[in-house]
Amino acid sequence: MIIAVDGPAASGKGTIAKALAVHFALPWLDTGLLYRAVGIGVLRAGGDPDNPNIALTACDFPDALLEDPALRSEGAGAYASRVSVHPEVRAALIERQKAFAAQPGGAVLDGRDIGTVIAPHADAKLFVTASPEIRAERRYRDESADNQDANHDAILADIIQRDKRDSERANAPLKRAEDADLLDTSDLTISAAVQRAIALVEARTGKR
Ligand SMILES: Nc1ncnc2c1ncn2[C@@H]1O[C@H](COP(=O)(O)OP(=O)(O)O)[C@@H](O)[C@H]1O
Ligand SMILES: Nc1ccn([C@@H]2O[C@H](COP(=O)(O)OP(=O)(O)O)[C@@H](O)[C@H]2O)c(=O)n1
Repeated sequence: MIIAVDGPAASGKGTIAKALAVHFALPWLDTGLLYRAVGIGVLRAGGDPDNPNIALTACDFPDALLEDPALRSEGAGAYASRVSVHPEVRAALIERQKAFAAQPGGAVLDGRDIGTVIAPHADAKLFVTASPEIRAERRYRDESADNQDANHDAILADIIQRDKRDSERANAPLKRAEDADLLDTSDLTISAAVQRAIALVEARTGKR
């Protein structure tokens, strides 16, 4: 069984995807980490993320980079969003994601284009959303835990800009697949959001 979970920044898709993976005993891939690794590579090399050739060079990163806590920052997210616009970068990362989805038994993947490009034939698709203000509040809480300079308004502005860039790009934009179930987590606790996600997947697949 393949489960595709897409949605904008801090909507809760990673939390939900991870919980679905545990519930249905499936492996999980956070595809955003791949784009974040490319973004961090460009950032650390002092390169221009809007230059496709420079971004492409950073696609050949060591797996250990995926464990780097620096990937989690909103700054890395912004760079990821800029490098992910380039078709060259998306092409370099696509096979790894498709192979993960195609493994025997299935998988859970979360990102922006899982239900539309990586696994259009997924058995269940969720499009997870929440209001920009609530998403910024969640990210601010995460960032302020280890960064005293975290700035709520800057994070909100960044999230709005990232939503716009991700939704408007020509290649694999962030959008709800026609057959995806919408899950708005704005007014849901984590536990309620996870329960709702499990119920939606059960309804689509008949699997428990
Ligand atoms: N329904 C929810 N209510 C409150 N906080 C949530 C909810 N879902 C996720 N969070 C928290 O918001 C932050 C971002 O969630 P995450 O799942 O990483 O989002 P995404 O993968 O969409 O960026 C995390 O700190 C997470 O614990
Ligand atoms: N499947 C994916 C996943 C992420 N991305 C890009 O990578 C950035 C970071 O993704 P992420 O999922 O780690 O970000 P958050 O939603 O966790 O903030 C996004 O803003 C997208 O631009 C993408 O283009 N396609």
